[in-house]
Amino acid sequence: MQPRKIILLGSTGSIGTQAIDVVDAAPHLFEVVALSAGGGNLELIAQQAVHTKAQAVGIAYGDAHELHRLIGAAASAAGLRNYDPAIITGPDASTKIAAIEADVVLNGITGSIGLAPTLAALKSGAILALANKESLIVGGALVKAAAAVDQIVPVDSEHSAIAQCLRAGTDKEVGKLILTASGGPFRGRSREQLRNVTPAEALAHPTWDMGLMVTTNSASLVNKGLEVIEAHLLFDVPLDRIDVVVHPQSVVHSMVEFVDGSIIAQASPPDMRLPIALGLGWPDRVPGAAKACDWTKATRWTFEPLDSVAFPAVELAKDAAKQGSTFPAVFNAANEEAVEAFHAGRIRFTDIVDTVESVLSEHSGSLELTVDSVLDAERWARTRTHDRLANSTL
Ligand SMILES: NC(=O)C1=CN([C@@H]2O[C@H](COP(=O)(O)OP(=O)(O)OC[C@H]3O[C@@H](n4cnc5c(N)ncnc54)[C@H](OP(=O)(O)O)[C@@H]3O)[C@@H](O)[C@H]2O)C=CC1
Ligand SMILES: CC(=O)[C@@H](O)[C@H](O)COP(=O)(O)O
Ligand SMILES: [Mn+2]
Repeated sequence: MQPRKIILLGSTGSIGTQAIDVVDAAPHLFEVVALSAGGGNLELIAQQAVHTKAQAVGIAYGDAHELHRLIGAAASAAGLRNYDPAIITGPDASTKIAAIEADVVLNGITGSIGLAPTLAALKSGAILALANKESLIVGGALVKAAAAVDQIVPVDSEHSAIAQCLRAGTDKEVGKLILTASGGPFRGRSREQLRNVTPAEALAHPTWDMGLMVTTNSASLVNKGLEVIEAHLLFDVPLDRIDVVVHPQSVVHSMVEFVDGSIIAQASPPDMRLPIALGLGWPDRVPGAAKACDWTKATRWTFEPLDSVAFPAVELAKDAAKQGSTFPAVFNAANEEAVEAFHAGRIRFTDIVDTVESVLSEHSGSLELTVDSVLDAERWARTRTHDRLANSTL
């Protein structure tokens, strides 16, 4: 069998670099045909291009001549002659790369900027291995309408877990989805104790090594709010049948409760290479993708309810999803802006979710959900968030 042709969007990030590890470990299964990234690390994308021998490389910003030079230098250092991939630059580089013929497009871009590449990948007919949850959340029904049955395979660990659990039952048997949350670095703290936490503390995730945005969102529990909406859209389960439970060890990645009270959980040590490999190989598992639990050592898995007073983000996300339309896009865009302001030292940690709540309360939604109405709502939410935060003092 020929290896599957893979496109990696966001190749230089946490998901992207781990995807290259997965491909390296199974070259008989996967072959990278194209890569893209923002352009913040040209050296790395040049090395990745040479390493994978990708035929096309895209960057959203940054100097194409410099990338060309770096690829040439890396190719000669590797003794690779005549390697000259197509270089695509500009804000829509990832969208163009996503449209190249391939079997699987892994979207590992961070943020709702991943929406156009997600839609382009779906249009191309390739399987979309989706780590970029924001594109599904902001695009909602638009993304679902663009996808054929089973065309989207979740890579987010919780949703990969649920997809695996659902293999064991039919839709009618499903009672609830139960998403696990690590609780982040501030688990157990009161709202008052969260006021003065620092960006460095917010980035100290207890179990996962991820990019800045998703790590900060884990600390505020915004990530879990986004994941509830993501699960609702992926699995067509109503929001009131999606629960969150805090599980600090991040070994049980999520669960499905069936109508007879039976629960099926997916468990493995925290390692994204497992859901990435399953996303690239779906429906087949990739042998040796990650290490299994070690039962020779005593282990404790604990579960506790979410403190939704200290961490209101999950309820806020559910409310935004219930309002539908462009509310989830506003939730996400306001959060992206507030997270940036927090890391720039302009606002407190608790201001992130407070700001999202207040921007949402001013939003009136759009009558029709189209790509343009989503982009308009995002622009409005980003401007509104900036305006609010411009006057804030620490
Ligand atoms: N990391 C993880 O373990 C998990 C991540 N996810 C989700 O996966 C996605 C990626 O997360 P993560 O890998 O942690 O993020 P990172 O911040 O580590 O990486 C983000 C990637 O996106 C690229 N990028 C940024 N802007 C653009 C743009 N305009 N066009 C094209 N590429 C761009 C970056 O390129 P550059 O380096 O050039 O800026 C980088 O390659 C997020 O949606 C996250 O929520 C979900 C579950 C787990
Ligand atoms: C690995 C992964 O899927 C992340 O999205 C993870 O869920 C973050 O951990 P939290 O449970 O702390 O949000
Ligand atoms: Mn997740």
